[in-house]
Amino acid sequence: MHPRLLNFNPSPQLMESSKQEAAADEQEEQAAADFSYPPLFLQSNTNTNPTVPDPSPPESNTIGFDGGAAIDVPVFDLQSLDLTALGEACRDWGLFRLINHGIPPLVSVAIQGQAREILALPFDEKAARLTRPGFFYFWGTPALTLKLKEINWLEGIHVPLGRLRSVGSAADFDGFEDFGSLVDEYGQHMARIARTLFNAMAIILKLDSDMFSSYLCEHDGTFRIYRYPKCATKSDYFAMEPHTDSSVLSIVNQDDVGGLQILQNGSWFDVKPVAGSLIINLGDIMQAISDDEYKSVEHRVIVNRERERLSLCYFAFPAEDCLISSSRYMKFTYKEFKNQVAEDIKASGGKLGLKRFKINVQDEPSESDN
Ligand SMILES: O=C(O)CCC(=O)C(=O)O
Ligand SMILES: [Fe+2]
Repeated sequence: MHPRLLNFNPSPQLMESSKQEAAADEQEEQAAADFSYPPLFLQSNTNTNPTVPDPSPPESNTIGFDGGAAIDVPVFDLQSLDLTALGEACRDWGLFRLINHGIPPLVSVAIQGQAREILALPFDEKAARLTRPGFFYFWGTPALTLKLKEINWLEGIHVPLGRLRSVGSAADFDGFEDFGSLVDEYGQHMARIARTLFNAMAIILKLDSDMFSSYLCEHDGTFRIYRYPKCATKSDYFAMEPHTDSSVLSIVNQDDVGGLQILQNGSWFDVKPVAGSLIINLGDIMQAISDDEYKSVEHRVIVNRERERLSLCYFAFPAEDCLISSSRYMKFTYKEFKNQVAEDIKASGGKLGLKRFKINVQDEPSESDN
């Protein structure tokens, strides 16, 4: 140590002023702290509360904050779908960008604005208020009531759209009276887009006409608003861990922050936000319906140190009792699939998905085995 420091004897005034500085620092930190965050996330961003234990980080993942290389995904215009190119994108990517989708920009902006306000309410308040018949609050896991093995750095509002419609104004809550009708309006656009895209895919796949309706219940889809909090001190968490969706198809409307990645040929790539466009990804049910011709793409969301991210996501499913029948999978109803996914998450903290139903599963390497 430097000899001057060895002899250093701070004066009482100096000690007092450094105490004041420390108190000011703490105040600043508290002010920067966002008390709308679930306490665990708040701690990561401020480190002021040592009594809250660190969540255990994912076992073998040091994923870092940095994005991967960006990838240009295929782009489709909903007003003039090119069926040949669409079939190729579903087969080679399982994901594409959609433009000219007809959602009035003001509807998206209004939902995003209100969602930000709702999610910015103090944690306890929003958790207590978002238990209306139509809206449910969740954090730490996108599987709603099921605990994943690892914490996912997210929170959000879960809306079963069919239920929202049936409860009507009972879903309204103070200060956000038109939120329910906005979500309903957005949901109608989602249903229209999902139906248009699914019909196009069904034509390409030459599905029987009765499958057009039973394989997609677009008005009973699920809508989720995700807020991905900043994650200042931890780089070893996923905002949402790698997964495939259980849907027929999913529609993601992301803000300008970025963080969504897809697995393509064994590497992870950023799917950059492009204002006004939507990301469509195919889910497990579409892969089964297409007999593995189309792919349920593996994707994830990485955390961001400086900026929160907001995304509006819609998931379309078949009717619960709809029998999915194909040559590569055992016959299963959508309800059986859903229950099996829930059972697997309960037992192991993770989803096994389609593998559970595959005939001769050992012959087929999955993309994540690469
Ligand atoms: O927020 C996103 O961009 C993706 C969300 C997602 O993958 C999901 O909810 O399954
Ligand atoms: Fe997903």
